[in-house]
Amino acid sequence: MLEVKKINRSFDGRRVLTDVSFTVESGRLTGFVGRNGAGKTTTMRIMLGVLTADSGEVRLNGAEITESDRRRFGYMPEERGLYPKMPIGEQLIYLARLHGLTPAAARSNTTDLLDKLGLADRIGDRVEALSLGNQQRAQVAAALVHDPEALILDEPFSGLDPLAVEVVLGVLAERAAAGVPVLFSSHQLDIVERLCDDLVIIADGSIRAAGDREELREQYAGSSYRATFGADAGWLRDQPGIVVREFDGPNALFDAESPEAAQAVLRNAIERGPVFNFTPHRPRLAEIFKEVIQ
Ligand SMILES: Nc1ncnc2c1ncn2[C@@H]1O[C@H](COP(=O)(O)OP(=O)(O)OP(=O)(O)O)[C@@H](O)[C@H]1O
Repeated sequence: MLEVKKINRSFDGRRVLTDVSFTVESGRLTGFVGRNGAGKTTTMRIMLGVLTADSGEVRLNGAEITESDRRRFGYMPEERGLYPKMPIGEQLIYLARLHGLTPAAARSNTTDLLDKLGLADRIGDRVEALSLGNQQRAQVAAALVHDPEALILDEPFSGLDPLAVEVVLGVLAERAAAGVPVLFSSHQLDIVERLCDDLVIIADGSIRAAGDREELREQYAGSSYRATFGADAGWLRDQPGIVVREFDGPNALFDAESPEAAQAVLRNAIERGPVFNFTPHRPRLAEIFKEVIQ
């Protein structure tokens, strides 16, 4: 488990991280989301030791993290770092050897990963000869080739087509299932929502929400309901204690000022005809995101 505890960081007197704290659990995929400039990359760099914090600490499995711990991390930096002119296979083997793997292990990890990432037949190609999406897959391979004990990936899904997203996700999920803590940043909220076990939302350098995805959805559920009736639900607009948020014939999404007001809607609806659906609405990540970053 990786813990970020009360990290503060300023650049030239301007505070960009304020008391940033969150946890990346072992064996779970944690998505890190926030608008441009919110502080994701700075936080990740501090976790990696590429940048120092002004105060606060990063802990691994309960102890303050050391340089040798960090050498066993896998990192995919924002500024991608492969050598354009070097063949991809050679480069991955080199990186694995730098991390202390034997030549045989370095070779077998390389071929295994390129195979899983759909790049097996490109092993001898130079990085610059790959399409951008394939370069991105190669970057993911570079972060994983030395069997890291923790993974920190800055935007690993940017620029990938939907099939490539699935391929990369499969590889990351496999590492998480093997017990590795995996943190990745992304602007693609739909992907994060689908893939992640846990979420961390940052805005203006402070954490606005963090934790289990479903628990967060529960927590931000508020008092909204989704309903599908047998006929047009226009009458809802005149129902006391209700604010209609979305309306489409028999379908409605509404906020109720109290549980009683919601139950009154249900009673009224049943008197009017069939009710096909009446459930508390759990917000999507995009809705939670909008709410917490304001
Ligand atoms: N080396 C630096 N010197 C000065 N300011 C910096 C430096 N690195 C980052 N910042 C500032 O810190 C803030 C946070 O930047 P950061 O790159 O961490 O955001 P981010 O959430 O990763 O954004 P994006 O989604 O655009 O990558 C920004 O205002 C940025 O301009």
